[in-house]
Amino acid sequence: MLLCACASAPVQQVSPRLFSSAPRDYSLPNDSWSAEMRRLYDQYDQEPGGGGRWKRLPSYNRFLKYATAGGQCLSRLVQSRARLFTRNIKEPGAAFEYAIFINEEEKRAVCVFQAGHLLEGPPGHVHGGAIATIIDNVTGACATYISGFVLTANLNINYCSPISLGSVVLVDCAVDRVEGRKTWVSCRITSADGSKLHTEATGLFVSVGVSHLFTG
Ligand SMILES: CCCCCCCCCC(=O)SCCNC(=O)CCNC(=O)[C@H](O)C(C)(C)COP(=O)(O)OP(=O)(O)OC[C@H]1O[C@@H](n2cnc3c(N)ncnc32)[C@H](O)[C@@H]1OP(=O)(O)O
Repeated sequence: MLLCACASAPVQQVSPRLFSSAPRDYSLPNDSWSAEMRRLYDQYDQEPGGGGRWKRLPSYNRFLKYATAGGQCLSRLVQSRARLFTRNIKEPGAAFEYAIFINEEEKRAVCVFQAGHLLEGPPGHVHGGAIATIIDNVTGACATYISGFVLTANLNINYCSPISLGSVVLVDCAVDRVEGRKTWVSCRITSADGSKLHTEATGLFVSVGVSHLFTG
């Protein structure tokens, strides 16, 4: 970023983040990511900004980060202290590190997920509720992308093998069918190389109007 206080002052080169009010995009790589996490991310982020098959979803700490009403940010008007469950810990690598990629043509979403040490359930392994959370998030994003605003009506999960803390896994979802307001999504979590099945799930999402999101 180039800053120039007045015409006669020297132009100063500063860090882009120093004076930037742009919200942090949590889906971008950071130093906590392992080489495996970065490799998988790069694999799906083949053509950033281009016409590639996979499109990375930016991820902020509020779902309604940019939505406005009457010129005001909804994220400031509605429960201003609220934070998205998966993005409420600032320390990189401590909890949910993930990036979601959408393939609209195939109605699929994949998520590269590195589980941090704050997600412990059984010793050294990821809590089942944290696994359910990432599944809800990725299947929900997949359903939202295809069907618009939805809420999770039903989630069924089979935990097949534990996920080690710090490991990187792939969350692979697909929309199976859409009927009226209902969207069914299936999901598998595997090891990064696909050889080990950790979790299988199915979810039903029901389309709702925006007002239902606020009033329930
Ligand atoms: C891009 C980033 C995206 C990030 C994604 C984040 C994902 C996070 C998603 C969530 O965590 S959402 C929070 C958890 N979910 C909720 O709090 C939802 C609470 N439940 C509700 O608000 C309502 O029950 C619901 C909107 C799901 C449905 O109520 P409605 O009154 O709108 O619908 P209705 O009851 O008429 O049902 C519509 C259809 O769905 C069916 N249905 C509803 N709930 C069902 C259920 N639980 N099981 C099976 N079918 C169900 C229902 O039978 C019916 O089928 P038919 O059209 O064939 O008659």
